[in-house]
Amino acid sequence: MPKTPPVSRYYDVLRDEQGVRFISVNVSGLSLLQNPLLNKTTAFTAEERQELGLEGLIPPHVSTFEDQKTRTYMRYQRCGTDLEKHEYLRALQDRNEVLFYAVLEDHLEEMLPIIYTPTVGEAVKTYSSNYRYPRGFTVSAHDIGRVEEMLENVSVNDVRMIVATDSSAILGLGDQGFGGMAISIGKLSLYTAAGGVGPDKTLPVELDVGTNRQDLIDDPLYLGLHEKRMSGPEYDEFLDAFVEAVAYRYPKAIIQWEDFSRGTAFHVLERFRKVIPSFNDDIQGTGAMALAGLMRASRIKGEHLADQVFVVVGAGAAGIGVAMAIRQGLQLEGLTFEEANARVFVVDRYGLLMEGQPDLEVQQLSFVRRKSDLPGWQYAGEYPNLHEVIVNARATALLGFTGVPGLFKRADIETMLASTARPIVFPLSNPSSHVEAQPEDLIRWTDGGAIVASGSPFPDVQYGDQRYPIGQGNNAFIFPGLGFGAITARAREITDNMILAAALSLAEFTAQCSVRHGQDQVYPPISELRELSVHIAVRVVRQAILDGVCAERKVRNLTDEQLEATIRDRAWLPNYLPLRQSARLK
Ligand SMILES: NC(=O)c1ccc[n+]([C@@H]2O[C@H](COP(=O)([O-])OP(=O)(O)OC[C@H]3O[C@@H](n4cnc5c(N)ncnc54)[C@H](O)[C@@H]3O)[C@@H](O)[C@H]2O)c1
Ligand SMILES: O=C(O)C[C@H](O)C(=O)O
Ligand SMILES: [Mn+2]
Repeated sequence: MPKTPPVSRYYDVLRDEQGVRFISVNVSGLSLLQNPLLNKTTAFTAEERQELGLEGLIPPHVSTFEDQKTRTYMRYQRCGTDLEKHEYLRALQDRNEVLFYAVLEDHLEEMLPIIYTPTVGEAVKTYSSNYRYPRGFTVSAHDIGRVEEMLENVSVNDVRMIVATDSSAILGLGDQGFGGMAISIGKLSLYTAAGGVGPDKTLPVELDVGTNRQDLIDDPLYLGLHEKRMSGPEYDEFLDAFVEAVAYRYPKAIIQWEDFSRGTAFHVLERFRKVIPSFNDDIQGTGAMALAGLMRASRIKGEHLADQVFVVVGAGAAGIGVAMAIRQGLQLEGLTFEEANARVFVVDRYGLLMEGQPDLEVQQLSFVRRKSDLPGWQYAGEYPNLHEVIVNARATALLGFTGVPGLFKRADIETMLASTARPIVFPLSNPSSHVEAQPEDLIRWTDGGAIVASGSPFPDVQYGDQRYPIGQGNNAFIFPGLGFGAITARAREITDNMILAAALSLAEFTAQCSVRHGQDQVYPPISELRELSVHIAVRVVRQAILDGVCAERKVRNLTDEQLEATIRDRAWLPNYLPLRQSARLK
């Protein structure tokens, strides 16, 4: 009897007497072909076909893996639109995960915008109308007493990484109801493709607490609960039940909270971060990503972080997370908390966050200014608006997390040129249609001076006789490595230091990348995502050990080199393993 339960209800991964890994399956025929974690479609060998009851169910020619990849990619290229490409890849993922990841890894740069931002935004919006095949776990407000029982229906037994959303603020698209499931799926695809987490160790989750979108509630084809969102103590109770059930069924799992609106994001993070290893991607992942990019941008200017004056626009989950990370980065350079705070200005829909403003939330309070904090400031209304903040603060770095397209105006950017020849401008809202400024405009308005990064991918900008690469400032540079590191350490908690270690690691990796490519970079190219994640994972494990939260004894005494080798060794790669009938089926 094996000590640990099988990886899945339908199969287990074992080693034979020669030490060769194989998958022992207890399903056959069509049931096997319909399991995307087992299916090899046309690549099943003659022996497998015979042993597993597949003869007659698939075409007679046995394809090589290479031929399968070629066929798949050719078919992909025939899709007319990006959403069709997304749907094609998602269907492939639901049919044959190994092939999906193999093709994705071969074409990561081309396909990332298809499975992730911006196209995933379209997939979210059309989730109900395009629904085809089940994936992940969904639990609704009506199931509160039954989460544990329902989780038993999930066939895999050793989930390590969960991405869960309540869909209240999906990208910059707002409340998307049940469609948010597409984001959980997309993020986890990156955990596998860029982080090396096995697909059978991941679980996308939609926490369906209802929607406040009347158009969805009125749409008979909408697949989520046709009810207003639950809130208050009821909402907490629902999440408590979810977390408790996860901890019971998957004691080694880490939860990434994704796209919770500002009203719940901080509350949920704090409520659970010591209960179950968990982090909020929009607050912490984005904070780490932005800090790394700002460190790099300052360095490119030949300056320090502490030489900049920061304006963060959008005081939601991402904006406040980033403002906090910047403050932390400034403190690392030796500034006191007060000095650091004085260099960060946070603007929301009413203007600069100021005392007496309506709807201020707890996490915003440390950024709130009093009139007396702003001596000599000139502004027309009750609170300084974005432009007035840029002028009065003499901003040198401007970051957008509002989801409001075109919010940064030419006059804002030109004003920054009075304080610096090289303004740092990061319009980081997703998807592309919600970006605060077009990178091309930013380059033009500053005559090539601006250092620009955007949240979704944008092409290089050609201006004059120069090409300006636009870095993609996306938390995808953080979460796969952070998650894999935390899994490897079996971290009991995701500490702030671990997040900071990920940020510093990203900045360091990008600096090395710039040297290798002979060009200043704010973020690495997507093609280096996998390598970056290894780099981050090593630092995260090291920090988990230092912070006393590393439960995995095997990694505690390793050198950095050994740790790196362990991480590389444990990373899942998209290769077929031989399938054999389990003794149970025989
Ligand atoms: N690049 C990345 O990696 C990354 C990561 C996380 C979030 N984001 C993007 O950031 C945006 C916000 O996400 P979030 O999760 O923080 O959402 P959120 O709903 O928590 O916050 C959005 C904030 O923007 C404010 N806002 C709206 N209109 C504004 C305006 N005209 N001026 C100033 N403030 C305004 C809102 O009041 C709110 O506080 C989204 O577009 C999201 O895609 C990007
Ligand atoms: O999903 C992304 O592309 C990044 C981020 O988490 C967001 O909400 O925009
Ligand atoms: Mn997000």
